[in-house]
Amino acid sequence: MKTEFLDLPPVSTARGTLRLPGSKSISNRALLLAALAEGDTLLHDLLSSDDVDRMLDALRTLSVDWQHAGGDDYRVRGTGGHFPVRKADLFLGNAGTAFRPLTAVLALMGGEYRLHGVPRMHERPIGDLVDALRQVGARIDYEGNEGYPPLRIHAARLNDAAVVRVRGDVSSQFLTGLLMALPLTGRAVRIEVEGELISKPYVDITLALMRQFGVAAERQGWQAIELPANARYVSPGDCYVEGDASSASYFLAAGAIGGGPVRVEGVGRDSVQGDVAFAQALEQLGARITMGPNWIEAQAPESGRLSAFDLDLNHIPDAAMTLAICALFADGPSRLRNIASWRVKETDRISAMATELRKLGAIVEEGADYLAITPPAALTPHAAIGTYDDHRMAMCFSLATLGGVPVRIMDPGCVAKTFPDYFARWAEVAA
Ligand SMILES: O=C(O)C1=C[C@@H](OP(=O)(O)O)[C@@H](O)[C@H](O)C1
Ligand SMILES: C=C(OP(=O)(O)O)C(=O)O
Repeated sequence: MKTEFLDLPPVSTARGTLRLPGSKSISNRALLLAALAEGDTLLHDLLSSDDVDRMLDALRTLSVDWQHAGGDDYRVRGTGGHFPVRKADLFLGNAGTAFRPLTAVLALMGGEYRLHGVPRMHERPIGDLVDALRQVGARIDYEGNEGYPPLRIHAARLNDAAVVRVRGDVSSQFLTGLLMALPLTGRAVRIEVEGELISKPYVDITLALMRQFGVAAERQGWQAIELPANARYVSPGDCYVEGDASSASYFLAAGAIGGGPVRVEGVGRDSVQGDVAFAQALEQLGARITMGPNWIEAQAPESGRLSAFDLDLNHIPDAAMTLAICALFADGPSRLRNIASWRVKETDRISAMATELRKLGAIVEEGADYLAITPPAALTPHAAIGTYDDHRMAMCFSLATLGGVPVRIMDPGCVAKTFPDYFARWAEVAA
């Protein structure tokens, strides 16, 4: 049965060291590329969570042979680009990193597939990806609303289009899906991005993982990416998953708000994840940050109080939610800008964040693509925070307890999407 709520006690300090769970973005990319590659891959430190389970389940349904190899390691037997099962029904939960790339890959696989998810997944757009795939001859139907899952993918005769255009202003996962899938055609393809690409650093994660699996795509600014002819995914043998930089944000913010130092291990200066830039954002708020190749540490500002901020956060949409909570602890009104994509994620995050911050006493102005947050003199105690089946809402609002108030988190189990033991880890650093 679902636990209905979790009462978090007030805390005044945060201090300690935490080994991060694996990156969701890297785990799901690495699993799919390992499944498409020639040769076996040993994936180390894979994230264990709902989103990754959706990808693992889907691969198993498609008869991709993978095994748990102890600890957080998994061995995947590559298929050389041909999944054995040509007819399948796949439930992908609310995992964007499973749904979008699998749509693109299966559209080129020559089989009949149905892809669906939780009700919210059926409200998250996918039309721009379907439009792009149709340019190479893919046959995809919408089962319900035009532009949204569920999808029915049919076997199709692909054409030899040399250029594919995809919109980039709703989700970067559409471009990511195309990039991962189009090498399967074996032809040179130029992907052109229409509109301003959002969440750019996630595309660099995709390109970095593709490179590890032997496919070097050439990115020309953010307008176009060229895929070479005769590309093949080849297993690197071993593939290491970094710690999750978005999950790191809650603990780094805790250090910045609650004294610190708090150190996270598993991501650092050498990370391929764009969300490590959250540490730079915290620094702009006055926090003291130190970094090694594989760790980041955060401490409160010298003054003890975070500075108010006005930041464009398009490059770190997930970690940006953590900054909305930091705004509660800042020395004046703050603004989070260029975050329109929040509206089509696990919930409408702009609206959800505004509603729940107000319960803590903040004055919040909500725009189409921004939030303006004025912190209260003191946080309102005993707020019951709705989480909207959004893991990040649940994780973010634990930080409010650093204001010395008890907070009730509704449906705390929703953190399982990316961080199942989040609250146990939280209790280790917050006192
Ligand atoms: O490609 C990825 O791994 C992701 C891309 C981002 O989505 P958008 O590109 O839709 O902003 C991010 O919010 C999501 O959690 C993970
Ligand atoms: C937006 C998110 O997930 P998804 O990969 O489902 O898009 C997220 O984890 O914040």
